[in-house]
Amino acid sequence: MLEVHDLSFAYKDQQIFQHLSFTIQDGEIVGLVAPNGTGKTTLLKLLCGLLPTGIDTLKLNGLSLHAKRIAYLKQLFFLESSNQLYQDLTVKDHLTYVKAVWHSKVEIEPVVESLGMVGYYKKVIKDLSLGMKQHVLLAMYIISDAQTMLIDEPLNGLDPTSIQEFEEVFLQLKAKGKSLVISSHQMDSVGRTCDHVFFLKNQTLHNVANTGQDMMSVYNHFFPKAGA
Ligand SMILES: Nc1ncnc2c1ncn2[C@@H]1O[C@H](COP(=O)(O)OP(=O)(O)OP(=O)(O)O)[C@@H](O)[C@H]1O
Repeated sequence: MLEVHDLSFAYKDQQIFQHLSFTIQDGEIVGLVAPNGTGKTTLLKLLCGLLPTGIDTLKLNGLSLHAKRIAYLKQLFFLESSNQLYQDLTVKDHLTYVKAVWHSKVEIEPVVESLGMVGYYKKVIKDLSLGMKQHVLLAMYIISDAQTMLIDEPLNGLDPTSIQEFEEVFLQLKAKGKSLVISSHQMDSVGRTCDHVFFLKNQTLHNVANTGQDMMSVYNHFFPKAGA
């Protein structure tokens, strides 16, 4: 369980969040939704200690980020984007590295096969398309076997079949008890996969349970078009 208590953050004089508090249970998928530049990536970075937070702000399964930083981070996987993959290393290198560092028991080959990555498993990252790199990122998440996964716009650049595959993977991870926080602009996908959606607005967070409602309408409620 991820517990966030009274989280505030500003970049110099730009306040991004004020007094956020929320909990994410094991086996829950939470969507992070907001217009460009609101703070989705910033929130993910805060949750994994890449940006500073208060002493008692973050706890993962009872472990405080401040008091038990290494133990906290071992339970979590986050890679901001496929731009951060090593250009001159292969897909295999990345997956082998993650398996070793996270001491994971997840076998690499079945993941590569199930995600349709066999054809480019031995290629270097710089020779892959955006969609292929998104697959590499997802494979890294699966192989990490981390309890909590923070995933930033995973569906960017994916074809419709791949979007369906990714959604299936998210639901499989949820069924294994993983917690996923997924930032996304794709409201139909958010509606199909998320248990809760955090709409970020005015430096705070509106927690909406997914009861099967049309998430695009909820989005328009929080973020009406100019002149509407
Ligand atoms: N390192 C930084 N230094 C200063 N300001 C930053 C920094 N990173 C982000 N910002 C600002 O913080 C705000 C939130 O940015 P963030 O990247 O978290 O938004 P986002 O919701 O993820 O956007 P997008 O949907 O476009 O990816 C923006 O106004 C951005 O300019």
